[in-house]
Amino acid sequence: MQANGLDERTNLLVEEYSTSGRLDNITQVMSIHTQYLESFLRSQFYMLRMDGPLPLPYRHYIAIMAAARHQCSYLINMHVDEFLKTGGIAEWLNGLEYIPQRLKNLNEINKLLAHRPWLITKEHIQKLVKTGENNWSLPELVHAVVLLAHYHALIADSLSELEALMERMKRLQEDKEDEEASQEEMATRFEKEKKESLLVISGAFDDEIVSTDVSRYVEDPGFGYKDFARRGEDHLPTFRAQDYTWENHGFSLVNRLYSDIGHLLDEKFRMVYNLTYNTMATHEDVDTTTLRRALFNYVHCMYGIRYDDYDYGEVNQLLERSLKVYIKTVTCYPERTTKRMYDSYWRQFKHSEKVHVNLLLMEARMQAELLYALRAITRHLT
Ligand SMILES: CC(C)C[C@H](N)C(=O)O
Repeated sequence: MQANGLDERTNLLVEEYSTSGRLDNITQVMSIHTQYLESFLRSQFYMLRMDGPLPLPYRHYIAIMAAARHQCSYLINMHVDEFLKTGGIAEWLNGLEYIPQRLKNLNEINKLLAHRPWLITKEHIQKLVKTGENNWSLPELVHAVVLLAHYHALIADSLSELEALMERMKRLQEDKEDEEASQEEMATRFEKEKKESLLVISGAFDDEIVSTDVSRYVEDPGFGYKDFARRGEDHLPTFRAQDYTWENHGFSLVNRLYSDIGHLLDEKFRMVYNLTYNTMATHEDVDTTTLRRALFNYVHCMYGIRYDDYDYGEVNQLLERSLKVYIKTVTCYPERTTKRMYDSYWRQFKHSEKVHVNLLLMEARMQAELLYALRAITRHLT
């Protein structure tokens, strides 16, 4: 690593350590990508520690509830600590039965957001904002939703084909100039990819044993990303991205209700989307746009989100099966991720490049959750 790259990294870590009093594993792993880490920490700091609609202990309790959905005891312990430090009531840590009704009311949206955000409707929003003394104001609700999405996405616990892959990327870039698929053909390709993504089976099955340290914060623990394949169903509704985009709709709504968070998230999404070192393992000066875009769009595809102008045939050509299994696991069932899965794809790539993949997956998922929640809030308002 270059000397000034190292300096920058050290400075950032020192700063984070002195403002939050710790350097968690996640920050350390992310520090390989300094620019990204900076924008990640900025938005996290804002939602956890700066002035905002929700009181500090609430924020940490919400982080706990989010982390518990994916059984991440690491994040839970961290926020239990912070919850107490910021003046939270210790009794709440006995579990969901001990918290105020108002906070309890978040269980439903936490669950849907985490596993099946496409089921969120304006009725869910209405229920939260219109329940008399236990109601949530819209700014509070947006703050809560942002925290939930942030912590759902963060929970990825673990830590050739190369030439062929690069060849396919090159071909795709060239082909694009001369071949234009029809609208119907493009739509079919998305549906095909979406349907197949439902059939990708992730790691273990759900008879995992969950400790009470975690389960006390979870309502309806059996609720997960819907395994369409196992139930012989294949219907995941399609969300047309151009009808409700982050740039044109989500961003301004979130910014209006919880000032500045829109900018911070927007910067983070852009940062990760555009992040590139123009490398592929040992090769330099490679344009990796198609590959990075395929990773991002594949996550949205698993959540039913479709971009009209994107050809999902590219996903099919660039992402091999073991990578798809990894993506699905990290995105939908992060608690099942294993080191073995992480090692099984892209064997020739550098560790930092695989961390890069994880950052893309994480931000794509966070954005997908937010799109569904914000669309429901917009519908509630109109
Ligand atoms: C995810 C990786 C393939 C990204 C690549 N190393 C780049 O710098 O663009």
